[in-house]
Amino acid sequence: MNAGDLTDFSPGFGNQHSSEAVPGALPLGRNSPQRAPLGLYAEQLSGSAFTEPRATNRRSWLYRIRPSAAHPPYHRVANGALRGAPFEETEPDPNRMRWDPLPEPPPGTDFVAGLWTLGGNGDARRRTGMAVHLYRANSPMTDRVFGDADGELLFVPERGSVSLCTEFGRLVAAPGEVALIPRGVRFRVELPDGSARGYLCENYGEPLDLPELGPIGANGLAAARDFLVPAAAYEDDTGPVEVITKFGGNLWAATYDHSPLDVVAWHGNHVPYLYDLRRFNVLGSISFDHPDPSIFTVLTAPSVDFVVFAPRWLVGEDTFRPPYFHRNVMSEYMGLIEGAYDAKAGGFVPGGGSLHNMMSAHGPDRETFLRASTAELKPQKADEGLAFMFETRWPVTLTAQALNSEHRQRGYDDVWQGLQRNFLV
Ligand SMILES: O=C(O)Cc1cc(O)ccc1O
Ligand SMILES: [Fe+2]
Repeated sequence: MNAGDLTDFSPGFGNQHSSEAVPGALPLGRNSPQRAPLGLYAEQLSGSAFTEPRATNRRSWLYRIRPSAAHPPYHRVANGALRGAPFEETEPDPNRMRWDPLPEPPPGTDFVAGLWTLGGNGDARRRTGMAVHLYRANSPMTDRVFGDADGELLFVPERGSVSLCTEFGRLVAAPGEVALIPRGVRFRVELPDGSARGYLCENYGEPLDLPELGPIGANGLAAARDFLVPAAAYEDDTGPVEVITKFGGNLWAATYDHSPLDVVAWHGNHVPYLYDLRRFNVLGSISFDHPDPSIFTVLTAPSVDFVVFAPRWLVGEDTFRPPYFHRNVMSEYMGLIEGAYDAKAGGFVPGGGSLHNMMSAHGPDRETFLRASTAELKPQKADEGLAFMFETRWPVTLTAQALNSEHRQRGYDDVWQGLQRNFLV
């Protein structure tokens, strides 16, 4: 999406935004007039408790052609390869894991049909924890719309753009950009490139926010003004639409006699947004040592952080420049959007992923260790790829399909074999 053209967007993270697709559709000075303008129905969508402190209070007001309440009962539909928290299909596993990309889906797979869950933690019913999903689709969603009551969804496209037609308007996210759909917001995924593939972080807990900057100062990392919120756009007279909702980990569907993407105007701060990772202002060491990757945090929440490894200069003196060996209390799922990652010489490929659970020992593979321990330390541009991490405070328990899948690399441990005893004593 051309993020340079702001006319179709309202910029700013956490702002109170407003938009109307038809002039006069947004009531002025009140949210719920006796009769909303243009014969629309007023509806509030809350993303936090009513009494939440102002700084974290989230809600939007939607002015729609028909109220969301006008629908028949939901009934359970098949979950396919989608799973929800609590994750109890396998035992929490201390082993380091890595996967190749998912196999191509059969023709006619839309976004919902192609969802595949790797694992997660917490409990959707208690609004805590997160899940790692992968999506792959080769068919647009037609006559159906999706919404997730369990949490917000962070899209990390890896191949092909996704056009997210939401209740708030349309966002197109290409590889290198990320898009967020808040809890409960309905959307349809269309595929401008014919097919798409990527990663999806589902956050059951409090919503993702910008990190504090502390001594960094007023600027740096992701800038609030680079987050783009769509302009209102609505559809009318569509005929029946199947609305699929993810609730308590399962999929439910109801056939509405109209599209729920019929919002003509809205205002509020519980809104979808788009962010171009190339806008991330990467900070790092200009003296020595490899900084902890928290310096690359784009968005943070109690259940999960989203971290990007974007192109940057490495200038550390007397420093082992790639990620160091480590064992963390946090658990790390990593994916690759393009190119290569500086801690891994091979095996970690775009569309694939790795999981280093709580306290699992990992870091540079053998080849990377040997190369970086002897490299000449001149200023070096690390621009061979774009990687990211979903970092969570609880271990990630795998789904059975992720543990048993053909595309899980059974020999991953070998990348740390052959690290010699170099002890000089
Ligand atoms: O590659 C990883 O494992 C992620 C990571 C990166 C880094 O720069 C420092 C620590 C860390 O966990
Ligand atoms: Fe790590």
